Amino acid sequence: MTPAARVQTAIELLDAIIAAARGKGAPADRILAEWFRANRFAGSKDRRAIRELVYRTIRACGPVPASGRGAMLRLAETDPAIPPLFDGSQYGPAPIDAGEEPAAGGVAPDWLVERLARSGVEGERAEALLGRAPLDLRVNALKAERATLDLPEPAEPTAAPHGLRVATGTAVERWPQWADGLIEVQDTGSQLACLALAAQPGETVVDLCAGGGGKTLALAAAMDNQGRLIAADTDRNRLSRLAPRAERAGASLIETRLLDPGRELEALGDLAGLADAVLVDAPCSGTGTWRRNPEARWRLDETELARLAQLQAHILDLAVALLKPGGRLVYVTCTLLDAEGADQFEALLARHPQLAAQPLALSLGRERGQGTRLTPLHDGTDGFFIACAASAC
Ligand SMILES: C[S@@+](CC[C@H](N)C(=O)[O-])C[C@H]1O[C@@H](n2cnc3c(N)ncnc32)[C@H](O)[C@@H]1O
Repeated sequence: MTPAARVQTAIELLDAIIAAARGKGAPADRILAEWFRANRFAGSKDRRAIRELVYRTIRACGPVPASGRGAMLRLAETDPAIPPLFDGSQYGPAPIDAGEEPAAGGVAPDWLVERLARSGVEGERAEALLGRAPLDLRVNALKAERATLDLPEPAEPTAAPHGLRVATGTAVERWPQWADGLIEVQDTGSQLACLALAAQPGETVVDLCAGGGGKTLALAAAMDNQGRLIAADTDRNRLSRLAPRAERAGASLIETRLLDPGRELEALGDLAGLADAVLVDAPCSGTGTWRRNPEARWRLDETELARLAQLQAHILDLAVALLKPGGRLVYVTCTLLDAEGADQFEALLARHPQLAAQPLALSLGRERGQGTRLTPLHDGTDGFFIACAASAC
């Protein structure tokens, strides 16, 4: 493909991504993957260049752009290599009209920029939400040790005790160490969130929003495969990804429970009042993961945010029902909005006077409300709010 044809293709893909964001359709990654599958004439260099163009353009636009072309014109303002490619060639974009307006730049839609600012995230702290994410690994302590693990490419230790950082884009899934379950891909912030639970061998631990089990596997390693570890989620698809991952990791103690939304306790009733520790890695707006999903900024609105906050409170109340006297609960969200973090945790403590906030001794992060916040700018991790509460004995 010519460079101009790549730009035109990126514009068309951006149109599809914008429409999907407005209609809560497929995420950008899936739209790209489907296009690449259906258009085999695009070779690997074309695919890489188109993907890069699409993501750079998404990052360059704050509010949802009106069109892919307007979005690309925004990127063209900062990259002098792009305007000459609007050359009217056979597969390239039409020349730029004198009066054509580029889409607006910025960090996010205005309402969201304002919500972030109210949560203490503005200026370079906000801009860093759109930086490039590093590629972090967790060494699986059930099978290997960070100090002695041999990997095909250089890896630097991170602030998490089992964490390593490798060059972004490294195809670690092709490494034998990945296939053999010696390593997992996991952001350092996620690793620290698991450590906050301080899960011990022999305990009964519930991962209440386990999803595909990223954090469950870290908990299994912390528990050295001893005790009970229950991975629960309402999403059958996500939960079904856990079994093969657990097998690869040698994590043999995990039980899974599929939950019915709104009737979760039906599948968890036998655990009520019995859990030593519950991890609530709640569904959230994901503002802390924009580095990986920058178009998520365009999917969020006030109604969705309010729905998420309500769901988080509901799941936290479920977690409290599972705790035994003296048990502990860790609340994690990968967002920097206080409504889903510090304020949500504050409200939990107010609803349940038997709970008391516990200090966290994490190797990264800064205090936010009664918890800890990790940010891409200060910590080099995804953005997280993490807080721990213990129930009275
Ligand atoms: C942030 S994701 C969890 C990610 C996962 N812990 C990991 O580390 O990969 C939040 C999860 O909460 C789940 N969820 C949504 N509503 C729920 C509910 N009512 N009870 C339990 N889980 C729920 C979603 O299906 C989603 O998998």
